[in-house]
Amino acid sequence: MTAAVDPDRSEWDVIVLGGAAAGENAAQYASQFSGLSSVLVENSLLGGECSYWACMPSKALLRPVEVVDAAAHLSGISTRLDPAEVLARRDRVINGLDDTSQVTWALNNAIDVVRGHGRLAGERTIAVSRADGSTRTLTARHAVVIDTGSCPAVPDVPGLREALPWTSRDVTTMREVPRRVVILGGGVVACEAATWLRGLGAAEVTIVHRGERLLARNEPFAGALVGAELKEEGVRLQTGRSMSHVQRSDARDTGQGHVHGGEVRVTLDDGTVIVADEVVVATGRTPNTDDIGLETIGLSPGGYLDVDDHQCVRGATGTWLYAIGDVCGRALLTHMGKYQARIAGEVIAARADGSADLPSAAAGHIGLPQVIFTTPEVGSAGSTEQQAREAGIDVEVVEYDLGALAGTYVMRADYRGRAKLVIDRANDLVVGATFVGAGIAELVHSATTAIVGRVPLSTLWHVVPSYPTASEIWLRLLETVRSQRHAANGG
Ligand SMILES: Cc1cc2nc3c(=O)[nH]c(=O)nc-3n(C[C@H](O)[C@H](O)[C@H](O)COP(=O)(O)OP(=O)(O)OC[C@H]3O[C@@H](n4cnc5c(N)ncnc54)[C@H](O)[C@@H]3O)c2cc1C
Ligand SMILES: NC(=O)c1ccc[n+]([C@@H]2O[C@H](COP(=O)([O-])OP(=O)(O)OC[C@H]3O[C@@H](n4cnc5c(N)ncnc54)[C@H](O)[C@@H]3O)[C@@H](O)[C@H]2O)c1
Repeated sequence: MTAAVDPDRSEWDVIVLGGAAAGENAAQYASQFSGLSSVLVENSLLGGECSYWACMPSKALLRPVEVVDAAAHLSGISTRLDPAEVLARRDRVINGLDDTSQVTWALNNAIDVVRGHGRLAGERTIAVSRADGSTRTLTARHAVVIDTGSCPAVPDVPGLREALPWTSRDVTTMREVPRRVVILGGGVVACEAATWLRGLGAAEVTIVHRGERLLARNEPFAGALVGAELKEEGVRLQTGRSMSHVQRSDARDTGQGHVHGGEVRVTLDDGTVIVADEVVVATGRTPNTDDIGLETIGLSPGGYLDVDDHQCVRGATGTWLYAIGDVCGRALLTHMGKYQARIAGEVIAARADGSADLPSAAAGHIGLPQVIFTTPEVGSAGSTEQQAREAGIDVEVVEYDLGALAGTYVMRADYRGRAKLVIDRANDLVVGATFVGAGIAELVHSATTAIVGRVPLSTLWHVVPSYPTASEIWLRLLETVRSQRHAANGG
C-alpha cells in the first residue's frame, strides 16, 4: 500500500524522530497490525548511519580482505585485490548515498516521511525545521520514538580538531586509500578500519591506543589474537600511549573520504613522532541528544536517554516517549537497536489498544550478540567472565582451541582461534560465549540461542554439531566442562 505524504498534515498516531533502520522498524511494528498511523522525521538519509557510513560500507570493505586472507591460507589458490573495484562495490552497497529505495519501502508500508531537523516542542509535539527555513509542527496522538543515534566523539587533543581528522564516516566512505594512517583508539572501529586500510594497500598503519588491551570490552584473548594478526600484517601498535598533540599546517576540508590536506605530525606522550597522510579518530560515540528539544519536556540534553525494558524514557511524564538505538546507550549495535525498535513498536500498539500485557526487551538484552569483522573475527554473546563475576554469578569457565577441530582444519591447516564459555554454575546455563577465529561469525547465533533460550548444559549435550564444521567447538567445550567437573570431584 502506498501512502501519499500530505504536506499540510500535522497529526499522526506515532512520530519517530530519526529515520535509521531502527526507526523504520519502530514505525513498522507500531503500525502494521494496529492500524496506527506513523511518520518518520529524518534530516539526512533514511536508513541512518548503518546503511551509509557504518555497518554496510565497513563490511563491504572488509569482505574482500577476508576472502584474500582465506585464500592466502589455502594452497592452490591465488588472488589479487583491486582496491578501485572494492571501493566501487562499496559504493554500490551504500546505493551511492541515495535513500530512494528506503523512502519507497516506507511509503509502501504506509509510513510517511517528513524531511528536516526535528525537535521536541513539549509533550507529543515535534517541530521540524526545514531546509527552506520554515518550521512544521507535528503532534502524536499516542507516542514519540527517539532514534536520533550517535556521532563520533573527538577527544580534546591539542591540534586534533584543527587537523580535520577523518572520523568513521570518512574511513568507511573513503575515496582514496591514504598511504600512511594513524588511528586513535583501540576499539571496534579502530581494529576493523586498520584491517581494511592495510588490506586495501595503506603502506603504514599505526594504532595509538591508551590502554594495553585492544577490544577491551571483550574477553582478553580476543584483543590479543586480533593484535597479533594486525602486527603480522604490518600494522604498528602503540599501546599504552596517548596523543600529546597533532600538527597539520595545511588542513583542508576536501570533502568526506578525501585526505584532508597535507602531512600530519602526531606526537605521542613518550615523545614519539609519527608522520602520516591522515589521522582517523575512532574513540567512541556521543549521543545525538543535544539539539532535540529535551529541555522542553524537563529532560537534560546531551546524554544518553535512560529507558526501561519497554524502551520508555525514564523521567518523562506519562508513557508517550520512547527511545531506541544508540541514543539510549544500552548497546551501540544495529541489531540491538532494531530489537529495541520492535519492542517499542509493539508496546506502543499494545498501549493504544488498552492492553496491559506489554512486551519487554529484557530477555534479548541478555543475549547481546556481536561480531567484529577483523582478521580473525571476534564473535560474542552474553557476558564476559568479568561481567558475569561482577553480576555476582557463581562462574565456571571453559576454553578450547578452535584450531583443534576437523571443521577448522579443513578451512585452513594453520587455523588460529580460541573459544570460551562462561557458565552460571548454580543453574547450569551458558551466560556468555566468545569465539575468535576465521569464519566464526555464523557461530554466534548458536550461543545467543543457548543464552536467551536458557538451554541447560545437560540439553546442549544432545545438540549434535555437524561434522566437519566449526560448530564442533560446542562438543569440545562441553566435553571439557565434563572433564573439569570430573577432576574437581576428585575423579
Ligand atoms: C564504522 C562503524 C561500523 C559499524 N559496524 C557495525 C556492525 O557491523 N554491526 C552493528 O550491529 N553495528 C555496527 N555499528 C554500529 C551501528 O552503526 C549503530 O549502532 C547504528 O547505526 C545506530 O543506529 P541508530 O538507529 O541508533 O541511529 P543512527 O544510525 O545513528 O541514525 C540516526 C538517524 O537520525 C537522524 N537524526 C538525528 N537527529 C535528528 C533530528 N534532530 N531530526 C531528524 N533526524 C535526525 C540522523 O540523520 C540519522 O539518520 C558500526 C558503527 C560504526 C561507526
Ligand atoms: N562489527 C560491529 O559490531 C561494530 C563495528 C564498528 C563499530 N561498532 C559499534 O560502534 C561503536 C563505536 O565504536 P568505537 O570503536 O568508536 O568505540 P569503542 O567504544 O569500541 O572504542 C573506543 C576506543 O577509543 C578509546 N578512547 C575513548 N576515549 C578516548 C580518548 N579520550 N582518548 C583516547 N582514546 C579514547 C577507548 O579506549 C577505546 O579503545 C561501538 O559501540 C561498537 O560496538 C560495532
